[in-house]
Parts: sequence; C-alpha cells; structure tokens
Amino acid sequence: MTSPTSTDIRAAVLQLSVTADKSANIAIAVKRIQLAKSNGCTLAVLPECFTTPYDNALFRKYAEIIPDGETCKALSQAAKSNKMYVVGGSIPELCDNKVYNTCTVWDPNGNLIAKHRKVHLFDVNIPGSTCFKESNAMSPGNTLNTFQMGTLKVGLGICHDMRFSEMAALYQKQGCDLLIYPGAFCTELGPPHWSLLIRFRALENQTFVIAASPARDTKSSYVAWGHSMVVDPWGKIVEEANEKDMDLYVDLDFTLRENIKRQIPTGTQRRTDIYDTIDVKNTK
Ligand SMILES: NC(=O)CCC(=O)C(=O)O
Repeated sequence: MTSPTSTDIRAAVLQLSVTADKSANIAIAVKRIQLAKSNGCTLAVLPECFTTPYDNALFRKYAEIIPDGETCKALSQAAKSNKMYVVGGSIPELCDNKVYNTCTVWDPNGNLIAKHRKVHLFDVNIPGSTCFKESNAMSPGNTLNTFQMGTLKVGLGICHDMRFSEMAALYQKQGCDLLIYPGAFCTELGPPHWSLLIRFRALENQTFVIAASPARDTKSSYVAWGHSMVVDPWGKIVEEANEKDMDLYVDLDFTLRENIKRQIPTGTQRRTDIYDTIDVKNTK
C-alpha cells in the first residue's frame, strides 16, 4: 500500500483525448494509469469529463451511477491493481434523476475515498466568444470535499470552481497541501485565464495545484485548451503540457510548501478581526 510521506509524491497528469466512444475513453485512461505507475507515479489525475464529449446534449446519455457504473468499476480496479491514488477527473453522474459533474477519488486499495460534485457550473455568455450554460444539463454540488493521501490533505474542485478564490481559501484553512482541479477550459478563455487562475490559487494559498485538461480536439463542438499543469506554492509552473494528447509526470516536494509557509506566513497573518472567509454550511 502506498502511503505518501510529505515529500514523496510523483504525480501523473493525464491529458487524455476524449472521443464519442465512452468505453474506449475509459480503456485508454486505464492504460495511461498503468503507464504512470511504470513511470513511478503514486497519484494519477484525469481531466474533467474524460469519458464524455463536453456537450450539454450528451451528459445525461453518458451519465452513470456512482459507484456502480462502468467508469467507477474501471477506476477502482486501476487504482487497486497499480496501488495508486486515482483522481478520476469527472464524469456525468446520474443520481435521483439529476445529472452532476462529479469527480471520484480512489485509494490504492480501490476504495472510493472522496467524491466532489462541481459546485460552480459553467454558465457564461460572452458575445462573439463563449456561450455555455452547463446548468441547462447539470445540477450543482453543494459541498466542499477533501481527501487524505497519507500525511497530505487534498482539496477538490472542478474547472469553473477554480475561479472562486473563497473555495480555495477554505481548503487552505482546512490545511490542504494540494488542490486538484480536473478542468476543460475552452480555447477562448484558456489563453487569458487558465494559467493565471491556477497560479493565483497556488500562490495565495501556498499549496501545490494540479489542473488536468483533456487534449485539444479541433473537430469537437467544445474545443478544450489543453495545457494541463502543475504549479508549486511559490506560484511557479513546474510542468505544463501543450495542447496535445500527453502525460506529465511531476515530483512534488512538499518541503517547499513548509518552507514558504514559514518564510511568508500569510496563513497566520490573516486579519480575521476585520475580514474572514467562512464556511457557512459547516458553521451553522
Ligand atoms: N468546463 C468548465 O467549467 C469551463 C470553465 C471555463 O472555461 C471558465 O472560463 O471558467
């Protein structure tokens, strides 16, 4: 069983191509998890909607029940047979006749240890650029979600969630060392905002951030930006993909986070006497 200490994470960020063939998408994800294992990784992170073209017309058709659906069974088995943590990007989840955009997390024994339903749905209307209303097809989640990887605590968000600094700040307050965002920014909003947002979330919370995108497919109705990346708590991009189908293997040294927290102790400098970020849900 892999039980990471504070310094020994090698993460794989899998920038997968997403096709219309759900079973083929799952099979490729499983192969790439195996490949990550053979490259010494203990954690694999998959992209948002890696089984499903990002299209409101398809989410319900591709949706499945968690944890009994096809994708969950495959991810659980992949985590177990490779003795890895697997952050399963996201899939459309069917529950009580609603569809959620949901990330599942599997431990090295194949157990489901966390589930995050996208809290902030991607509803934007930018004339001449991007119009998308994810809430026409999906329901929002209503909880923040973390999981433990050995001594490390990880906070989860999905794509548009990364725009909301309050959510990341709450994860920081809960002691998260790493934030993971499976995402799929489009080619209009990717160039101006993707990298900036990921770096902001890392810098302001002094955490590592992993963001995993699908590879770009210019023939699909929604063209993903790609550029999966890992950013360190200094705000520096450690590794960045281009737009192609590819994987990143990145060593995360958490002593860096401990040093930065000590050197610039913003975590203990907050003036909660004049402002605060409060988890309303869990403080009621
Ligand atoms: N899939 C998404 O949530 C896309 C988010 C996005 O592109 C943004 O700009 O926000």
